[in-house]
Amino acid sequence: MKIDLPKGVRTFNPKESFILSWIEKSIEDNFKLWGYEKVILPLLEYYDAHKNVLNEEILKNTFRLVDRYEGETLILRPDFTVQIARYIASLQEKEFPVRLYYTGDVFRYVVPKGDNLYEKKQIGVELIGVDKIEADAEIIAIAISSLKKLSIENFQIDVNNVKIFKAITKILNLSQDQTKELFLYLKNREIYNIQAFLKDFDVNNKIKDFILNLPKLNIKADRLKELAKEYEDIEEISNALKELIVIYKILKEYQLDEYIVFDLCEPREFSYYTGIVFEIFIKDFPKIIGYGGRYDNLLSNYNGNHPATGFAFDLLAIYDYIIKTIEIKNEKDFYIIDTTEDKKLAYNIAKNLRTKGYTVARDIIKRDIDLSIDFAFKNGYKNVILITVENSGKKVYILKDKNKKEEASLEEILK
Ligand SMILES: N[C@@H](Cc1c[nH]c[nH+]1)C(=O)O
Repeated sequence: MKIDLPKGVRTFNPKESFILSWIEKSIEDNFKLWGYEKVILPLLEYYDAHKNVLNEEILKNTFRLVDRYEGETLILRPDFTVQIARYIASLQEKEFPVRLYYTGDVFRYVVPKGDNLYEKKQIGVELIGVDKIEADAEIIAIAISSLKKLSIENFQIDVNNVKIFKAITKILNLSQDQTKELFLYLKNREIYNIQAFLKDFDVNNKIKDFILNLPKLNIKADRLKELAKEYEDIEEISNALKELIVIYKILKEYQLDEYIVFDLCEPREFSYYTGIVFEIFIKDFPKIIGYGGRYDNLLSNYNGNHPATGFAFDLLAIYDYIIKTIEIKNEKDFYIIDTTEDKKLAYNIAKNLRTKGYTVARDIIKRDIDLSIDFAFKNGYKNVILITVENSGKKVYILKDKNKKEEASLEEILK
């Protein structure tokens, strides 16, 4: 019998789960502070509902199964954003703006190697019904404040606008295949390939220069302003740059501008994005910890036409960073070892302490007292309450470490 797990999934032991839940809860609490409400969405959806919306690559890698009763193909949720879009579109009554958050797993086939898992844990927000850039800024501000709540400070948000790439495909009049090709060159910053690609296009050098320079454009706001001026005559590009300037101004009002860098070459994986997009990095940490952006046309695929923006954190990426940098202790309060016949006193003390909000567990196992005491401290209990019989009466001791046993009265303990 196999008792191991398939590749691509992972168990978190109690200590790991404690840390993961702690991260999740801190972020969740912050989302609530911004007025976002939780939605719990199902893991299964119809394949048909999403097949025209998801990119080919993502669709190809969805986990599929056949519903025994309806015969329909179902998918394990590959993305929260499309699910939220379907959900909002399906509502009879809606009042905007809608502010929602979610936390859970998304499933996609990947090559299951190392920490590349089939099951990705995400926690994110979506703001539906507002097309203003202020909404995009709010999303970024929520991401930043969430990281600060986790005491993570050394992060950077790379902001881009997909309208820039869209403008380029339009100006160069690219076919679908050519669009994909250029997208990959830009994503991988392959300057020589971009150069070779552009050679045969009959467009002016100014445009070619702009495209060729994209991989190098990891810039602050001042340079962005210069660029918008330089490219004023190419309306679509300069408008896209101006949107970035607006979001920067708003984030400056939030006093969060120090975290913002513009990377005009950073495309996002999903094709539903229509405007400002971003990715979140921690300095000297190899994983992207969050991503998001505006997707104004996504809801129209599900019969609702509403602008929207949002983002999600990759919880496991944050987890990996936190376990390397911050010590989080899973401490518990009391461990009761009762060697007497009836356990009435132990139950009573435990009940009392629990009403006061303390964690209390009882030893239950029959073993040497010293072994029980060792077990308690090794497992994160801060106090041991030991109940014994002496001279045919019960005696209560409290231990704050394994060599310091002090007699205690009930009143003292319950205080
Ligand atoms: N669903 C996107 C992130 C996102 C949320 N909202 C907008 N974008 C992803 O997984 O990459």
